[in-house]
Amino acid sequence: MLPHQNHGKKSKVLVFGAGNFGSCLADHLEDSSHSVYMWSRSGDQVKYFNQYHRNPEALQDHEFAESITAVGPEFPSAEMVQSMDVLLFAIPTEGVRETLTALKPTLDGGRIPLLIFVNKGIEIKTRALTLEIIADTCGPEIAKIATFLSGPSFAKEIVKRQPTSVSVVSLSKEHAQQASDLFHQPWFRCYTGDDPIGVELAGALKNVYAIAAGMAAGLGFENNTRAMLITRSLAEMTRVGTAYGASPLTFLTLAGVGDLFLTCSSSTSRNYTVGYRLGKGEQLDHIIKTLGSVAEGVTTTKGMKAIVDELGVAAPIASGIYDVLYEGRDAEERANELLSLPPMGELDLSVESGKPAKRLLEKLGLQS
Ligand SMILES: NC(=O)c1ccc[n+]([C@@H]2O[C@H](COP(=O)([O-])OP(=O)(O)OC[C@H]3O[C@@H](n4cnc5c(N)ncnc54)[C@H](O)[C@@H]3O)[C@@H](O)[C@H]2O)c1
Ligand SMILES: O=P(O)(O)OC[C@H](O)CO
Repeated sequence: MLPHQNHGKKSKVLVFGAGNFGSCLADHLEDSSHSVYMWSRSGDQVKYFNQYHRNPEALQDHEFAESITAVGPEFPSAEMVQSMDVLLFAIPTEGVRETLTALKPTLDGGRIPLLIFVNKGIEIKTRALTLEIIADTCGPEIAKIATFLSGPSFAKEIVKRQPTSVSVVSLSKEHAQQASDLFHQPWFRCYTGDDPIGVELAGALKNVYAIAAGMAAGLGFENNTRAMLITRSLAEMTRVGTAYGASPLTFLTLAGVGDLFLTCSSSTSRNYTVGYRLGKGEQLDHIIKTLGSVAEGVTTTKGMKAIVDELGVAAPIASGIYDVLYEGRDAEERANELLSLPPMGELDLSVESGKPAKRLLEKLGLQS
């Protein structure tokens, strides 16, 4: 294990979401001597956490520091929110709009804390990225300074202080740097950047490809096939992202290929596990009910399909996953169809106009 290191200013942090990643990051930040509060919608979970310093719903083997305080189930008050330096959101994408709508009145007229988002998904109903959800609920000025942390980062390994590196991005370089400084530890390194659209798309899309990789393993395909699938998934996510208006280089970062590689090659990934169990013949409803935590790829597949159809981009792997999850197609049959497609040019990148990103940047009042 690497040595503990305190780095920079000590902050007061409120984490929204007390699941695997929220409690993991609460633990990580407490270890850097920040003052950490964690909000949960479950009164029972709050009581249990504060009494036993264990999370009954996630990372059950881990003992948390006594100084982390769980709060809830009531939504944090304006007074509490205003006393924070940092608000960290570790809730599934489908819950972000609701949470930010409740939060907005507590921010009005006050100082805006540093906002950090770690969810990886696309909202089903609107196909929105989180950047757009923030603009819709809190306004473009807040969206422009929001920060996003993404990359190969299993909560289960971070609590064991396994060396981990992630991308931390924002449209505001200064805010990306602040978020990076907050998390910095010798075992946890942050690489900053300014393509939140690309980073968000990469984090969301890799979940769909992790389902594909798990499904391939469940169907009995071995290493050669997985390597092919990861490589073609990288090409596909880059094609979709470029057509959306993101930088193609973002897909070569930790948030892109780094996270894709991680989740497509490990059964620790919930998305991989969903795919594996589908490949073994289990029903999706049953898998979701028994998984115990969120697999964002399941909902993101719907949003991604809509985006891909709108852009007219070739995304055969993601379309195959959509057919199995939502069109009742047999996994093995659909996999064999994919394998019999004629190969396309290996580095075919779309030269589409990047309209969705332009629309979003216009909403934020920025020239694209
Ligand atoms: N677990 C990981 O290793 C990991 C790593 C990186 C990123 N992420 C991302 O972080 C996000 C959260 O993942 P997780 O693993 O913590 O999931 P989880 O299922 O373990 O926990 C989710 C938490 O959010 C809460 N929640 C759900 N809906 C909510 C809503 N509408 N309002 C408020 N709270 C709500 C749940 O009660 C729970 O406390 C996901 O987008 C995931 O992709 C997870
Ligand atoms: O367990 P998964 O599939 O949600 O993956 C968790 C993280 O996104 C890994 O970086």
